[in-house]
Amino acid sequence: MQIVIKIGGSVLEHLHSAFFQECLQLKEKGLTPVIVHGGGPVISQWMDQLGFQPQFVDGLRVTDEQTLTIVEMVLAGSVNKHLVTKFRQAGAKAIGMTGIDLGLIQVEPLNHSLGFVGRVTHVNKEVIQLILDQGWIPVIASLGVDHEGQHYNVNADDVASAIADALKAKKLISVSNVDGIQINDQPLKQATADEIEAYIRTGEITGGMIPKVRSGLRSLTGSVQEVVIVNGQQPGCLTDDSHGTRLIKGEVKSHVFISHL
Ligand SMILES: Nc1ncnc2c1ncn2[C@@H]1O[C@H](COP(=O)(O)OP(=O)(O)O)[C@@H](O)[C@H]1O
Ligand SMILES: CC(=O)N[C@@H](CCC(=O)OP(=O)(O)O)C(=O)O
Repeated sequence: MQIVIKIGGSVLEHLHSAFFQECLQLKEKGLTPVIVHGGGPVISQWMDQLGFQPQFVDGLRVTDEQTLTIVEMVLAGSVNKHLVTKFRQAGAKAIGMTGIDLGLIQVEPLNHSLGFVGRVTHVNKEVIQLILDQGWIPVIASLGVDHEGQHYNVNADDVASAIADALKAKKLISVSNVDGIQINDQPLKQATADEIEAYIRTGEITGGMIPKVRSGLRSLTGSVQEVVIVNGQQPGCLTDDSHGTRLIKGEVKSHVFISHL
């Protein structure tokens, strides 16, 4: 059984010291990790340094040609290789790639007003399967390619959920810098689609949390059984089921906070 672990740019530099070992320990539970990563804050830092102003709509970066070049340099060049090294230092046979390599992530434009931002239309899951068959761990940067060879910037949570869906993964864990969804400064233990849409409407879920929760819910409508948002700064975030916010399909008591359980 596969488990897709998405590592957010928000937490890249702050992952707890045993994080990469914990990823490998999942194999002992019969879960084979597939890693997807973003790097939003690093992209924004480089844009600032190069004199460009990052712009977002509902947590998605408006991506013109120059922005796309920076996104590719940061995700494929810098962040991907940083993570591959971390996994290798933990003893994993990690291989870095992007959604462009071997046409792994096929996309079409999400919305022309966002520029080169892709919506995933197809995942060439055979590519991932070949890597897993070697006993290697794929570390995938969130870029995609269309049928004409044009490259696109894709939100990393969208890539993770599309891969989880294509692989029929058991679980998707989105690793971020917060203890899951916070409402009134309290972490939610679980949240349904209806509750999440209401929190987005009232402005209690904003920014990068919007694509994260929406893509997570989307993969639950497929064959993924479990979607959890956890804080990568906390030891046990991958191995201990009590961490973070679990997204669920069905109805639950609303406003179930961790501290109230
Ligand atoms: N209700 C919420 N609960 C938790 N975080 C939220 C919420 N609304 C917005 N956020 C923001 O979403 C961020 C996580 O999304 P993002 O910055 O894209 O992270 P990542 O790089 O890990 O994908 C949090 O750091 C927080 O600032
Ligand atoms: C279209 C879009 O917004 N793409 C993201 C890709 C990186 C990403 O998703 O990074 P996080 O995981 O850190 O959020 C971006 O440009 O920031």
